[in-house]
Amino acid sequence: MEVVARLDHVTKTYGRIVALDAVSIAIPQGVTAILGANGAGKSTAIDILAGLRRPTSGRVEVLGGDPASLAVRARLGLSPQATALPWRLTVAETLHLLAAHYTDPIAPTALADRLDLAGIWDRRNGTLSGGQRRRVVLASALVGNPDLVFLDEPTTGLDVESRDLLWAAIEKVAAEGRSVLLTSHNMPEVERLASHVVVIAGGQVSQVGSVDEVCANVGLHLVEAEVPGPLPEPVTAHAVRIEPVGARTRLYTTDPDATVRALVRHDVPFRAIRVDRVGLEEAIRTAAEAKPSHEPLRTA
Ligand SMILES: Nc1ncnc2c1ncn2[C@@H]1O[C@H](COP(=O)(O)OP(=O)(O)OP(=O)(O)O)[C@@H](O)[C@H]1O
Repeated sequence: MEVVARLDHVTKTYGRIVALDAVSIAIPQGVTAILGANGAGKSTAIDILAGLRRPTSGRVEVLGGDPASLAVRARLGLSPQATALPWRLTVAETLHLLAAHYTDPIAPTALADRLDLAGIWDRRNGTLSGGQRRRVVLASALVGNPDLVFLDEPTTGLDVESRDLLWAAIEKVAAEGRSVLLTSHNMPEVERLASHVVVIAGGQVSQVGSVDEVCANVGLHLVEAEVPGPLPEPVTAHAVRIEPVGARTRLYTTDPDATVRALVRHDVPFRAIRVDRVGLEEAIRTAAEAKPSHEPLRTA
């Protein structure tokens, strides 16, 4: 596994708040998502990896060097959560200005095609909608032809069309062999884009692995079907959670075979049954509930 970035026993404190507590992570080549509740420490981890903040203690290595060094920063692209684009510049001026800072930039016009910027090319940034601004921010992160791109909640608040356009652009970035490190609270987005996940809880790493590993590690399967009325006890015996979803019922079960067998044996007239691995959202929620010992954010 090629590692593109690494935190080694990194602690970051803001006054008495311990935002990251001796965190060690190796970010592999590809698309990795850093997940966790609000305030878990995701943006702090990204900022440190992007060279925007220094850790209080511990070691950071990105693309084989120090992310604060010019040599490494020239190979990074950054799309932070809150970005102040120069208000009075047009989209074209912004991208040409940024491109001029790099030795081997992507042509701004190529980014215009990829991110559907033609219609807003001569508009001032200050007049753009939220979705249009996001596209310009992503273009700004890519214009330097980076090897590693940081995307902090890239599609929060976007409509479906804008989100799909950004997803396609991010997939293209990954297909070109660039690595991407993103944060998101949207699990379908993470399942679509990321191959690896790092889950942070209370400033510490609680889970790490491929999306499939994290989903499998929780030891649960989903059995979903249309069933009439309450289910007999043998059907629910292996279920750790039962959720009605419209006309359907979801059983999160430790033994999907036994659950389906019980439906048949007890003559429950089910329709349109689906047996699947649990999704990332359920896997992370279940793992968090199984480990209530996750320390809340501590203060120094
Ligand atoms: N500049 C700062 N000064 C003081 N405290 C900070 C600062 N930045 C972050 N924190 C605190 O550090 C902790 C981690 O914050 P961080 O922004 O890294 O979390 P996050 O996981 O990115 O959250 P969110 O999902 O809400 O964006 C929080 O308790 C936050 O209040």
